[in-house]
Amino acid sequence: MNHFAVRVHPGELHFNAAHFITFNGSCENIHGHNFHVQLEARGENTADAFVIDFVLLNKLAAQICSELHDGVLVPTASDEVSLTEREEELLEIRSYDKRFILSRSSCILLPVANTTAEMLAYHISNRLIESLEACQGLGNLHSLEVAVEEADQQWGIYHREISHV
Ligand SMILES: Nc1nc2c(c(=O)[nH]1)N=C([C@H](O)[C@H](O)COP(=O)(O)OP(=O)(O)OP(=O)(O)O)CN2
Repeated sequence: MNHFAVRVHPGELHFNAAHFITFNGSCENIHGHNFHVQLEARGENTADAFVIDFVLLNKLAAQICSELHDGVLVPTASDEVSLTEREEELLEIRSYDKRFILSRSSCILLPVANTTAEMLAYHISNRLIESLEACQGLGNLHSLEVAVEEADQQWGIYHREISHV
């Protein structure tokens, strides 16, 4: 199928956050990254001869990045991570040999199974689809790809086909 695309990767599409991931039957220590985000939207051109307004796409994505900025990214859909609310607004996080007790306000709870770069891309994609739907910006799009760079040139990517039924 022939289609047009836009790709955006401006400086403001980033967030600084801490996380830990589970893999190979263990849990990492909490550590931080400066995450960067790149987006690609494919679809038909609108009457304005663009797939989607760069300015709108950047604005919506920057808002989502701000939701992920300056906190500890905590997965709420993991079988390997248990979360318990404690007194004084504390959250206890247990996974394998690790136990972290953090102030609840420092935690950014995400409905994902692991906070890998891939799953952060998936989460951002879901949030962006919601935002685009809310401003009728989805109608002509065929697909959306979100890429999250965790460390230098290490990207996790989620590609979503958009169905219009
Ligand atoms: N496919 C993926 N692989 C890995 C991911 C991921 O999200 N997707 N994440 C990690 C870890 O979170 C790790 O922290 C990656 O960061 P990096 O700095 O590259 O890790 P290192 O320990 O190698 O580097 P240091 O400089 O020693 O911290 C692993 N894999």
